[in-house]
Amino acid sequence: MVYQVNPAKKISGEIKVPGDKSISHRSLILSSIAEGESEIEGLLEAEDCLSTMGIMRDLGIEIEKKAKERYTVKGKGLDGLEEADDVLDCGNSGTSMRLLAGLLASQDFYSVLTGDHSLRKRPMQRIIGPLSKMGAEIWSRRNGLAPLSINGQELSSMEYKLPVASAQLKSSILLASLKTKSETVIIEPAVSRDHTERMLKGAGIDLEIKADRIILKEAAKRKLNPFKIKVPGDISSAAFFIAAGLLAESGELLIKNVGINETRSGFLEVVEAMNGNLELLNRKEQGGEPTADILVKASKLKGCEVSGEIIPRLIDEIPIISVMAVMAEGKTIIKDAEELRVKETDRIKAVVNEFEKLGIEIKENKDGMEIIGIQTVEGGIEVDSYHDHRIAMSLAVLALNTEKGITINGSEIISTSFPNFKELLLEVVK
Ligand SMILES: O=C(O)C1=C[C@@H](OP(=O)(O)O)[C@@H](O)[C@H](O)C1
Ligand SMILES: C=C(OP(=O)(O)O)C(=O)O
Repeated sequence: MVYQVNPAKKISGEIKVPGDKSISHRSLILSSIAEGESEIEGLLEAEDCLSTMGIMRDLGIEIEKKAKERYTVKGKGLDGLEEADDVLDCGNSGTSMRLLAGLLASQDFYSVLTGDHSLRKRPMQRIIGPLSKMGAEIWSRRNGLAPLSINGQELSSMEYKLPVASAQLKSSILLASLKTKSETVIIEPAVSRDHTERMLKGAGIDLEIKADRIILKEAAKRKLNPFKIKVPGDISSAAFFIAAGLLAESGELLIKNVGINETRSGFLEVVEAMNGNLELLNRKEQGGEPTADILVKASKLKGCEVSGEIIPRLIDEIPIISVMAVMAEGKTIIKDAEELRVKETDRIKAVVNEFEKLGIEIKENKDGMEIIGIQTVEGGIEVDSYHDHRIAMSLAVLALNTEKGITINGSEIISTSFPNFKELLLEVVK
């Protein structure tokens, strides 16, 4: 689908972004294995989470839609899932595949997980390795790529040091460990989003966090209590609007009720380092997560370095940070971000290629990129989404700051995480 985005000088208004994608996936999975009925409000109704929902239904869980973004899930406990009679399709969603592989590895039945063309190219050896160490029978006949065949069975606990700071990997191991009896210890090389830990604790699981260690305590039998959750707005989706508001020549934009969990909100620290004018108002706690309304004002940004421990806390926001860098004064250096190469597409390559098409000066490095602002971008050409929602939305925000606008091909992929992105963008462009 072709998407034409025209330049805009003023961004203003008040908006609400859809529910957090990571928390929505986890709400569906954990409520399915809780003992009794859970209620989810504000669930992200985007392709990725609908894939997880479809799979939980295929596994015998009753999930009922009560109203827009409101669902009840009749959890059947840790032993209540049933073998599906077909392969389980994760679509474009890495989170679905990695978390569910962990869950299914300990279920007493056979499952096959597959996904779309992009997901079937993403590395799954990172979960196959540790899950196999726990005794899982999980195979890929395609060199660590999906489809994955899982012959579920009893697993044993372990102590495991993650080779990459990945929340999907740690969550996969945590889910696989729920039915083991002894202690599981996961050691993180750097902090990554902790939604799984928060939600497991909230559902009554005995989990201890000690410095870089996550300890699932020894238990005769573990069980999850059903829960009610209001999913906060997704900071990764809000980031596109924060960038649009900061880069505009004028205007004030209020984004209501966004999750600001600090294991996830490194983007806000980068905005501060770039001199962005942003205020966090009305701070609260919702669904076990800190939230705030974010007030964004047009700003004069300056370049900065983004590297080290902050990377896992803003990994999905790097494409939009690169857009901000084009319009910021001075150089922006992004380092230690090789993980970007194994997302929905190689996000370093995609940003570099499409920026170069637009005449933007950018240097590609193995683990990131370097961008010198302030660049005038003429636009008036067609660019590609690379079948990656975050690339498509980043290019849309860049288009607002060009002279002639940009045409983005393959924009239908935006519905992976943010189905009403285009409507919201039209609403704030003045
Ligand atoms: O756990 C999650 O919900 C996610 C973790 C991150 O992936 P990694 O765990 O591969 O870093 C992130 O990129 C993805 O969008 C969502
Ligand atoms: C990488 C992403 O998601 P996933 O890994 O779930 O496909 C993303 O949403 O940017």
